[in-house]
Amino acid sequence: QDGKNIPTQESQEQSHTTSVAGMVKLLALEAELLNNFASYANELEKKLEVVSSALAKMRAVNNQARLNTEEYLSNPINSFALIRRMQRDWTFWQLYMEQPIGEDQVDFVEQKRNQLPSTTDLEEAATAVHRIVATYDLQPLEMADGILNGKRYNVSWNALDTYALALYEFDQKNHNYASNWIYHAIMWLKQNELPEPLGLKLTEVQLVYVEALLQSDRYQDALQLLKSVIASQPNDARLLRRSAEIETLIRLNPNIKPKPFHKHTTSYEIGCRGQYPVKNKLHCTYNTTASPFLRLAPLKMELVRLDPYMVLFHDVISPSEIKGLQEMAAPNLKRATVFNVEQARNIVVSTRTSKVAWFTDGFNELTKRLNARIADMTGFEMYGSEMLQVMNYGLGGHYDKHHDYFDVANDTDIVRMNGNRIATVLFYLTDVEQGGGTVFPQIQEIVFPKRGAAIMWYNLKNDGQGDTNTLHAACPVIVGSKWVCNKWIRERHQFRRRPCFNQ
Ligand SMILES: O=C(O)CCC(=O)C(=O)O
Ligand SMILES: [Fe+2]
Repeated sequence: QDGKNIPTQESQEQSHTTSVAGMVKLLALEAELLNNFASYANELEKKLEVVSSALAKMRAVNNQARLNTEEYLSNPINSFALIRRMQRDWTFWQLYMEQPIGEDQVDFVEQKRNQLPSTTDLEEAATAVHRIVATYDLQPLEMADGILNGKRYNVSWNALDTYALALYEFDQKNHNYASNWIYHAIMWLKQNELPEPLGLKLTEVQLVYVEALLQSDRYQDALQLLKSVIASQPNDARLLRRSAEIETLIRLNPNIKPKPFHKHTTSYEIGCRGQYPVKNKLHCTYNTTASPFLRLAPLKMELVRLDPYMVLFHDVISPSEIKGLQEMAAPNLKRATVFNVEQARNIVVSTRTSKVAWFTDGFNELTKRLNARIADMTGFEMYGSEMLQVMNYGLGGHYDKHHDYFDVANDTDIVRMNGNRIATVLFYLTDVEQGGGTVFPQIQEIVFPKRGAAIMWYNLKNDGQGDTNTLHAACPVIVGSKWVCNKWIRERHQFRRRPCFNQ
């Protein structure tokens, strides 16, 4: 369950993957590194220019001399010059050749190293890609070519990208996914070239493929591939031994079939894919009753369902308010955490990948205005509720299935303070091009982000117990920068407004 805003060591980490807004600075850093690389190229060019022009002159003299050596050397002007330059000049050229090039530029890269994504970042990014592929059942080969859920984008991955994904999946023992990514890497390497220091050996990739195939019990495919590698290096004893081992495996398991690859599709996944059965709309209305203000400015309100009570508001936050929230939040985004009951603190978890900034009710005119609006929308008292949260999701950003209410048995301290989370209000600050829905798998409801809309639902039943049907999740974002703003409303101070709620 989610907790209060207690910053922890882990939440301070950069975690590049987990918010699109947070990744913006990586592009700025990349531009700096490229400028530095250009200076490096410039240094190399300067030296190349010195060497090439000297070389041309020296070669001309030598070529001329060798046309008629005797004649050349019989002239003292020539013979002295030859002795002198060979005694002296090559010492200077040697020293010049030894001089390192672009040391400042090398230092610059070294200096920036701690701002570059870490191995943890890369692992998080690979985890996020896996999440997208698995949740939406995408084809790895299509994805590598920039086809996401049937829509073509004009971008693609190279062999280094898909091989990195393959190694991640291999380590996770997802050998089927690993095989798919490796297959792409091999095809790419056969048609394209990588710059020298990034070189990836085709045979290395093929040998990992052999192992991934074996792990999926595709012995014959593995053997066939290994034999083709051996054909290109017939004297490699290691490969010959491996091929003998695989032949033995085949002899010992003659009837083995490739491990079938089927995954049970969950209600969560069906929801995220937008495949719940279509429901009739209950009704749309203008809310003019929750507060006196609404008689003047009614809210466009759509009843999603009655139990648990859930309503969708349209155009409830304006573009300029959205811009205001994003500008306030962007410099303060920190990795979102989840309250851990055993450790009694907030921790970073892979089940919630986004960045968040929190704002007190009175932080500025905008937060005051939005809190007043939430009170109008819901009829609830804001006093004693949690701060506004502005969240931005990153690569494959999601929030796994959870309830917003606290499990009273475990979290008595938290609940005692201001009561449990009676309701949640979630504003959508952006449209999301693909993915990123808010899904309620128990009751088969999905709400896709719509800029300016907000969803509100009650987390508690009339008796104050948590309503398990409010289980929900933020589906992984496929394409888009998903921004939301949410408010968790607490129960304690509602007695005046909702006198009969706790029966
Ligand atoms: O972003 C979403 O769609 C849901 C977020 C959520 O459930 C939460 O922050 O508690
Ligand atoms: Fe939630």
